[in-house]
Amino acid sequence: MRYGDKVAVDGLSLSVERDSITAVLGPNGAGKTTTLETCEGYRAPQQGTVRVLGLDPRADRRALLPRIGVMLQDGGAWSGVRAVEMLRHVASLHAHPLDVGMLVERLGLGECGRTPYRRLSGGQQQRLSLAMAVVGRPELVFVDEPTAGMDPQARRTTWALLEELRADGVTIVLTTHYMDEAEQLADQVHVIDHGRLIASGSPFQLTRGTGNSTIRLVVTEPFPPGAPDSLQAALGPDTEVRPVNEQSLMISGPADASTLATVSAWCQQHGVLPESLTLGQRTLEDVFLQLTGRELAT
Ligand SMILES: Nc1ncnc2c1ncn2[C@@H]1O[C@H](COP(=O)(O)OP(=O)(O)OP(=O)(O)O)[C@@H](O)[C@H]1O
Repeated sequence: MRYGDKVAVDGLSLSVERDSITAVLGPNGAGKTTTLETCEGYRAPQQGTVRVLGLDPRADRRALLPRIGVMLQDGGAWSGVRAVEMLRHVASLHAHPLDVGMLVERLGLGECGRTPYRRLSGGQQQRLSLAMAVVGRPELVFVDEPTAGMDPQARRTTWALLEELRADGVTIVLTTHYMDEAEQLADQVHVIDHGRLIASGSPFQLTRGTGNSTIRLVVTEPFPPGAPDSLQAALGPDTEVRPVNEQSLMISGPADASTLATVSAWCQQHGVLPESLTLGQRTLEDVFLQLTGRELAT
């Protein structure tokens, strides 16, 4: 998919299992929204093929629409309509909607039910949009950045609802640039960057499947020139050293006593004072950093 000369989605190939939560994870501008909009039928693919529940999202739109739910990034409700009225209206368009009162309760929208959409906070608008996407009991829901701008409690509420929907047999495809969201929720993660797929797997496969761990070294002053290469040479080929920023490095590989001893000795030899040396399982953030050399910062 291109916008003028800009390639937004570049030969992306991925599939989604039924009854699962799939996260399309990537930084801003990676092509997540374009991918979702193509699956939702809002954009025609300029090349390639999209099938949703076995149907063509554009040619079979009428057949598909009652079976899918879409949560748009910018809401999708009329600005003057009260939150609960909007949800009741959307529910009335479906043959077998979920109970509106239950959804309002589940998503903590009770207190703002009579508030016009435009006066809701960003997080409340997000939760209403999610409710609108799922109230029709879709088989498949596309949710674009479901918890962007939400406070921690609203995020947990939203995650819990998405997990309940999956347990009820709803297939969920979500985009996110929050690693913790993907790790917490997703059965399958597709990591994309610059419109390309750079890794796929369960969070477990992506973070722990290799058996490797991660050591993060943060130092009190910027590293001397050439530090990553020199530490890499000291550690040998079984580990991979990646600069994170001028005072932080990530080391992937066997996190054993010998690696830690080598890192400490290297710090001593180079007059570098560690501020922290943390050992842990790889996170999706580490995976992204390892694959791209960049942090998945938002
Ligand atoms: N309508 C448009 N016209 C021109 N360029 C666009 C348009 N929509 C998206 N782009 C560009 O295409 C690329 C992919 O955008 P897209 O919105 O799909 O990414 P994203 O991963 O969803 O990003 P975000 O997390 O910021 O929503 C970006 O470089 C973006 O600037």
